[in-house]
Amino acid sequence: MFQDPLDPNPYSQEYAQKLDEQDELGCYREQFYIKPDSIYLDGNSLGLLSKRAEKTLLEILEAWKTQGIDGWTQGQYPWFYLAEKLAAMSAPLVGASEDEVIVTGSTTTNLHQLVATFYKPQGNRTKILADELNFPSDIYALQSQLKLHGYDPAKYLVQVKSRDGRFLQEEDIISAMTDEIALIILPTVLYRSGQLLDIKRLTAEAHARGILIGFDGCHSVGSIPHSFSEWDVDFAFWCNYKYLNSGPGGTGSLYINRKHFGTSPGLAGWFGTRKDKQFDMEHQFHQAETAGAFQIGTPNILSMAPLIGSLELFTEANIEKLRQKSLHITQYFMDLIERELDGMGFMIGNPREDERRGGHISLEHRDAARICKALKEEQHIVPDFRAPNIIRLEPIPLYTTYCDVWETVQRLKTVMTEKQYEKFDNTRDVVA
Ligand SMILES: Cc1ncc(COP(=O)(O)O)c(C=O)c1O
Ligand SMILES: Nc1c(O)cccc1C(=O)C[C@H](N)C(=O)O
Repeated sequence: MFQDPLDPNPYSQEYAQKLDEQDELGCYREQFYIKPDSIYLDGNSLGLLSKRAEKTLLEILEAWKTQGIDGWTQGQYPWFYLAEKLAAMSAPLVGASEDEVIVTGSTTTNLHQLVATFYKPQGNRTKILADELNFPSDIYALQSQLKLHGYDPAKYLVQVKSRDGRFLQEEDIISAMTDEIALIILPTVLYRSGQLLDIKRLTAEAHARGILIGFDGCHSVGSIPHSFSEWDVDFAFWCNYKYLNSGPGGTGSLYINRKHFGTSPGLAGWFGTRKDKQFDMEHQFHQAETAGAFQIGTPNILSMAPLIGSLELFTEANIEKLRQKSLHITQYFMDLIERELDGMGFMIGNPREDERRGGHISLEHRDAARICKALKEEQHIVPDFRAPNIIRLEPIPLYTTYCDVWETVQRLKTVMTEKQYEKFDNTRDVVA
């Protein structure tokens, strides 16, 4: 716990208030719609709506209302260039130049596009390397891509094992980079345990063995600064509806290292062509010379509109500062949990070192599912549950206060001491 020499009790509510007073990002909270009397700790599954995101969505609706088809080229945000405009705004979050990013598709469809593009089995190099802890959608996508090539996923998808069910060891991943591997897909941050992988090291090791490597950045983009270009990552893909608060099902994004510009997209479509050629309507594909080449069809403009306002907030707040607060407030959270919930069966299942953890706390408990239900129903706190035993708690630097965190730990203590969780089944809800 960070000690303030003037305050002997860093576990007090007054101390939390003091931290809030000193928080230079505190001004952003009023930008968000937060249900009164509730504490929202699920921004790593669905980020909350901001007034800025609402405004840009309404502006785009207005353009549709008043301009019809001309909205593609006129108005404040001409739709024809919106994917590129949003890419330019997102590029600093991933450490890329603006032409290396494009806002398009969804996480899973972008992964399909990238594997269709970069998985080129040749000779002995036929396998894809992933891990056994990644989000299921990624694994389904990889399995189906292998099947499209006529390969049995049981043999050709190599999934690095976790030694403890929580974390991956970089050494184990590196040992699995054999001369049979054609492509590697890994998460930046693991969705359950919140482990942040060493992206730079893994990329260098993959390249030293002649293997291409791409990352799923769903649980890090908007939470952690990245240097994809400097680290020489080949490609990456992520969603914008978690940390980036673009709304349910909001359009995803992808990054293509500029050394791959000109590689033919595995799945081509007319929005992947050069903008000046697109409406020539030729049957010859004039590929865009940017990451834009990996778009397929018409962008879903209404699902991109909130991201304009949302990214403005990130530009103003600065991702380095957001990460600093995230590390600080999660450390504070862990310290309070250890002190206040000692002996109640909890175990912190995320890495402790700053350089190895993402933005969420992964709190394990054998009654996790019903503790989550009690937190929500009895205490108006929104966490999420991930099977078999994880309570994910995510303080979002733009809108979570230190007092929220302090209050959460107190209410969690009440759930346990008053056995409120016993009113519920220890099974997950439909959308957990
Ligand atoms: C790590 C990760 N990969 C993939 C997905 C799937 O994303 P989508 O449903 O937007 O394709 C998610 C979230 O749902 C995720 O957290
Ligand atoms: N994509 C989601 C959805 O469509 C419904 C509910 C939650 C989600 C999520 O994004 C879950 C998230 N990927 C996770 O880390 O578990």
